[in-house]
Amino acid sequence: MNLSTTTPALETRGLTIRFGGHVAVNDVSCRFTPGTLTAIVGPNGAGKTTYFNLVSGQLRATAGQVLVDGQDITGLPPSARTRRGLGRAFQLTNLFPQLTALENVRLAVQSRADAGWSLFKVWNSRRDLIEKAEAVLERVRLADKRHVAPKALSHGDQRKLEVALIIAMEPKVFMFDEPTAGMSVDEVPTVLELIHDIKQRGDATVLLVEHKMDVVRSLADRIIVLHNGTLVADGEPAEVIASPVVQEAYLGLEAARA
Ligand SMILES: Nc1ncnc2c1ncn2[C@@H]1O[C@H](COP(=O)(O)OP(=O)(O)OP(=O)(O)O)[C@@H](O)[C@H]1O
Repeated sequence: MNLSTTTPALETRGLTIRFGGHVAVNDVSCRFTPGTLTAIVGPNGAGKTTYFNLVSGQLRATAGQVLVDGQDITGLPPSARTRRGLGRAFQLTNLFPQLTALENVRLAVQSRADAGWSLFKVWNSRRDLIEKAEAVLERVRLADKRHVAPKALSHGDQRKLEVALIIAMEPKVFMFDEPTAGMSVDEVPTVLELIHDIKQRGDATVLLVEHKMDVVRSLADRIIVLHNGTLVADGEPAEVIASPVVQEAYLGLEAARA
């Protein structure tokens, strides 16, 4: 397949943001193709989360563009970007704490239905919405917790619920920022399997910010490396991990910390 002729699901061109004199993301141009899971790595403060915030619209770029399916969405607010197919894993603060896990997922399913084919109101019957939400909870292995409020869930189950919400919204581009952060060792595999499953089904484009190199190795088709806001490496995992710039900029620091 000639990737250069495939319209990327997501592209950034010269994406830049300055905070005062500090350039947190510096001229990052990158294309993300459907069916590919790209890990974004780099040391603390490299600009990974800021890059995500620029893509999802939480931050406005100082310069550069964000394109979804070839269309410029740089001027759009986060909600409009979501409707164009950008899905960023929710943080718990985005959930309705007084509602159950099932009701939260149902709202996510409904938002997708409302944004989708207005001619087909099939999902707008309450039963259909609930059935779909239940299927999503089943998929993330939270079916038995469907009547529990998010704040009463364990930390690991809360992260699974975040994955359920993004699955329910059926985005073209899935964005995960350290999805296993703070999880216990035995909870990590479930979330990794879920992300692997998202990648295997259909032609989702997945972006994953992740510090743990074993997670990156097991999931990524491609790694890009940010360092001081600049994209310094981009390629197949084995090649990128072995490159001197990564050994020095990232893995070297990890080794030094260990
Ligand atoms: N709103 C802001 N105002 C000022 N500086 C900011 C702001 N957001 C981020 N920065 C700075 O931008 C740089 C990049 O931060 P960012 O959080 O994107 O790094 P990161 O690669 O995600 O780091 P980590 O791995 O620690 O999460 C840091 O120097 C940070 O202090």
